[in-house]
Amino acid sequence: MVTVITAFFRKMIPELSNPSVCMKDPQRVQKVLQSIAEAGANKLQVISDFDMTLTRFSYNGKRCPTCHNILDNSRAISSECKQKLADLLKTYYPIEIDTSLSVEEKLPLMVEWWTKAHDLLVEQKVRKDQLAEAVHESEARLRDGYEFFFNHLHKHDVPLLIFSAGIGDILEEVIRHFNVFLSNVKIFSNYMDFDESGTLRAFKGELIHVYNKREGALLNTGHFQELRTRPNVLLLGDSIGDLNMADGVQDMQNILKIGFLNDKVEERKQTYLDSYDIVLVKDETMDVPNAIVLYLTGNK
Ligand SMILES: Nc1ccn([C@@H]2O[C@H](COP(=O)(O)O)[C@@H](O)[C@H]2O)c(=O)n1
Repeated sequence: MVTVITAFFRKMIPELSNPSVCMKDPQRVQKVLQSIAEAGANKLQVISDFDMTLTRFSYNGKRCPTCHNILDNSRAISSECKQKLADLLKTYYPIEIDTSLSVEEKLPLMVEWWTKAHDLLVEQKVRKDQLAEAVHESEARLRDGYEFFFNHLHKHDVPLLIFSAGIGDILEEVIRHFNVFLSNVKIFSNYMDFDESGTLRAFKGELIHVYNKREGALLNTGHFQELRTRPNVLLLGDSIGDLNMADGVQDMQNILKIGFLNDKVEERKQTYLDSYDIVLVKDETMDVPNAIVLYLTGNK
């Protein structure tokens, strides 16, 4: 597919001509970008997935870990349990990204994966104080250019909701580690429940997996109510399930969806082009989202 780059993009957001960028409907992208920019930064909210969206998919040819993998591969987990968690990943990740299965078919299998993995983590009696060490010793990396993304949204008081099916406690450690857990950041995720001695005993609340983010969004109406004066949304994801992260937004006027296509590119490209406004193919950077947030905040 050849994306026709308009004069507007060339002048206003040259990064949209990067080789990683694909768009099915560049005219729509231009129209939405202009509407959001005209309304101003105080009408904008950003909703982003975490694993493989704000974090890198690979580095030096090696897969980077998700929140779950950071803990799975850490010293807090026995080698026997590590093997069981790796077997689960090997079984269920191909299902998560399989284009021949419908979301309805994947749903029970995703619940099964998350439930089995969380039960194993509870059995390991993980301690709260082991989480920071797990993150520090891991290969977790935010995408290149993350500093600008977080700091720029903070500078303009644009709320950033990180909506993750990962583990919230680990996610928080990662963004703290990279010094970007700023006051405009809010997180919806799976949080651990520790007993009084600091030992993991369960996971709190309703399970969030990749394909039930709509339910997660609708359970958090309070957050979206607080942001009701911000009807314009920039959404960042890497999965088809991430498209539902904005389902709780009230009186939405404009939404621009950016999708990172990291894996199984050829099989999934058409689905991503049909679902996301901008698709970034095997792009490990925040260059395009950064150029867009800069444009949306009046290049200030
Ligand atoms: N046991 C598990 C369960 C899930 N994953 C991966 O985590 C990702 C979910 O997090 P998001 O921030 O992207 O919502 C998901 O893509 C799974 O592949 C895992 O690694 N281990």
